[in-house]
Amino acid sequence: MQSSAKIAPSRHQAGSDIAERVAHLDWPALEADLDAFGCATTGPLLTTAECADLAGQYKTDRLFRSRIVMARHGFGRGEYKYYAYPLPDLVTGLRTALYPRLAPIANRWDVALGRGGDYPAEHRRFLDCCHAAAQTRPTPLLLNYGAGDYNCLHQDLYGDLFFPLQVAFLLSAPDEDFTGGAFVLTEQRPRMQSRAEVVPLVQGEGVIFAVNQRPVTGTKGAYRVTMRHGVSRLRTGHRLTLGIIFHDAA
Ligand SMILES: O=C(O)CCC(=O)C(=O)O
Ligand SMILES: [Fe+2]
Repeated sequence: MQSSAKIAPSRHQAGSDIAERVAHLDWPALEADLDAFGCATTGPLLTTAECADLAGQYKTDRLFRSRIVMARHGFGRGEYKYYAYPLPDLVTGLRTALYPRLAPIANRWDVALGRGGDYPAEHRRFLDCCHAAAQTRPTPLLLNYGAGDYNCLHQDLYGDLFFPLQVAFLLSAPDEDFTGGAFVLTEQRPRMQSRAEVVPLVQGEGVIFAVNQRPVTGTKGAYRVTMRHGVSRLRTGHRLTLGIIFHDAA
């Protein structure tokens, strides 16, 4: 009794406080970067304590629905675990607070790519669409890399229905906890050579990026580029990431 009474208020605060922090981000600047580069960084958004808490969850198997050893699938080297529902409050808080900021950008991109642009304004409604399309399994995940590990370039698509932006938070401290292990994006442009972007992150910082395609305005109108993301080889140490994907999986 006593311990649950103590835990409940702090859990509640975790969710509402993160909403406030997300609201205070410079959204016009983030949107401009997303349009220009297909990615944008939040600056440190999670506290060191929150990063440690999330990273510490990796060993608690009951919080997760599955564990993927990347080398077994040709995905790279290292491992990750998908959270089970109910998600930890901070993970739900991030999904809920980030989604409505990104939905207008997603809709604008969708229209520019010649599609409907009908992502709902609230994450709960979008999840209803996923669940109605038999995509019911949660996709937020923790990724865990040691020295020599890496994550091959990929796209996190888990069914026909997807939200075109996702966010990854670095939970470890670069240079202190690990070296190497850069977050990398590539952009494949029609009839042109691919472009790479390395995104330096500090502990607790998020990178918002395009899941699969984004519109680019060229001299002859908008064209679509295909994006992939991954992580370069860790040279030393240990690196954990929280991945916030907004669509659920089939
Ligand atoms: O570990 C990383 O930075 C990459 C994370 C990732 O692939 C994801 O969040 O989908
Ligand atoms: Fe990913």
